Amino acid sequence: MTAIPSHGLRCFNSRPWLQTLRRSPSPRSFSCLSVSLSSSSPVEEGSEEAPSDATNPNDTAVDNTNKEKRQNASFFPKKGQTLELVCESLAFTGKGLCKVSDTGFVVMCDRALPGERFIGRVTRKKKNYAEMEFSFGTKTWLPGGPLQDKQSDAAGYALGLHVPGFFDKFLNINKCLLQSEPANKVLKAIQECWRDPNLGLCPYDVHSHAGFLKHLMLRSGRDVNTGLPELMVNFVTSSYKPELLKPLVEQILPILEVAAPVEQSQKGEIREVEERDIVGKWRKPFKVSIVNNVNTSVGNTSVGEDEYILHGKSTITETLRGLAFEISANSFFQTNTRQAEVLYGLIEEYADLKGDGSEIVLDLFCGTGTIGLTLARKAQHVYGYEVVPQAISDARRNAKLNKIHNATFVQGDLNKIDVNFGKDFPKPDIVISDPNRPGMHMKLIKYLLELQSPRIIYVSCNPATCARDLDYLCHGSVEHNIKGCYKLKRLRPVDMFPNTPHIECVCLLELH
Ligand SMILES: C[S@@+](CC[C@H](N)C(=O)[O-])C[C@H]1O[C@@H](n2cnc3c(N)ncnc32)[C@H](O)[C@@H]1O
Repeated sequence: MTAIPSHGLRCFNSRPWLQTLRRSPSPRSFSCLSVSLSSSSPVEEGSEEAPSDATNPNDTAVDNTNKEKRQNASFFPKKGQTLELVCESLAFTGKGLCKVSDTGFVVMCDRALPGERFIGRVTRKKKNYAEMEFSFGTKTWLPGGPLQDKQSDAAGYALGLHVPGFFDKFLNINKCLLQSEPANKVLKAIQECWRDPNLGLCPYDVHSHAGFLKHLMLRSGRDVNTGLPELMVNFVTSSYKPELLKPLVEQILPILEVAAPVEQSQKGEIREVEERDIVGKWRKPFKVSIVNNVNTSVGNTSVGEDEYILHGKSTITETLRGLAFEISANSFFQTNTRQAEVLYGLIEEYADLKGDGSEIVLDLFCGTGTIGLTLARKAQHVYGYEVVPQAISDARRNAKLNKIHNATFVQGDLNKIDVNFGKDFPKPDIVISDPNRPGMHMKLIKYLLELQSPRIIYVSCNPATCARDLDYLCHGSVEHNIKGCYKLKRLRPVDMFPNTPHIECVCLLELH
């Protein structure tokens, strides 16, 4: 049975402001909390993984009962279902960790407080979005509801962030405090013009799948030679219509021009700094890349099937731990460069390579090769694996750019590895695994347990899947027929996302 804390249950009605905020229709006569149901399972339904429940592992009787219930389909609440829930504690990001009263199934609820018992309705299964990325939407959303009811009214179009937990509601954003100044200038310039009916631009409607503009991605970097900022603007659209984007490009470029600075010549004359483009306008030597990724799918992803360059080049540059990295629009790169230095420094410390060039490093989920290339200076060879082809091209180019010849990068899906995986490289002395939020697939966990590399460094931006995967590697799982063989030696969080509830963790595991 789920324990109900004795310090009193607060009736949901005792917080009338919640009713106002949540506005969820009451399924019965009581007010109802709109529940976001979040399974911590990393993989899609129907795959090898089952959603984990967080019942107390010491409570065997409860565990057995729950196992039986789990085999019953009704154990997994459905969308729209009403549930009696008890909030037991606060979890990551401040959500309430609640349990369904009769089954113990774990549900994460926004704004539920420990000790509260309430009736909730399952409104969605939470999906992960890529953030810091702005989306175009047909309806601006305010906490009280949509700003405009008429879908066709351009004044109500939104360019901003998803309302947390909703794929089809958007908060209009004019300035983002996490973005650089040039990126905010671009955002402002686009906000000022894109709704102009004369431009014929329509946001993509996630329900009807009509419309053109899907996402706007802004990425800031730094020129390795001059140290000056670089900016990449990526318009993700549903089709290729460069003529529609041209007015936006023309709007962006002038705002990044600045008044010519002056300098004093040796003779004491004050003169303008000579930095002119072909039409004679002075430009700050500030590189801007504007690209268009065309994504024809109905999904919410911002990765394009085809990419077109509208201005400048297809990559921006960033420097990390003394190495230069060229990054394409579709490749992952850490969003916080200053803290990425700290993160990679910590990985290097945990890796503790001898430095005699004798050790093999396997860099799983390598992205543009950042971690592997940082370690390559002390290793015999680095092997990197990554699913995004552009990221692999970037990693290979970055190895050349930094004159690193002992690194091999291979494109492949680590969720789909088979028995041949690992035959192309020698047994690694150390494995780095840096998956995205869903964590590692059971196939990869099984591979690592069989491989028995002496050390694994697990880097994670999602404490829930990090804890799950570490548990598999250290303690195994009867359900998955795996035996753990690692011990967690060190773990340190790094604040990669200041002013947000997100956290990155670096974990060192050693063989027993
Ligand atoms: C958190 S990022 C880490 C990238 C890199 N280690 C870094 O620090 O820049 C995770 C990376 O895993 C890649 N990825 C996601 N799913 C994958 C899969 N199934 N197989 C291989 N790579 C995957 C993503 O494209 C992304 O580059």
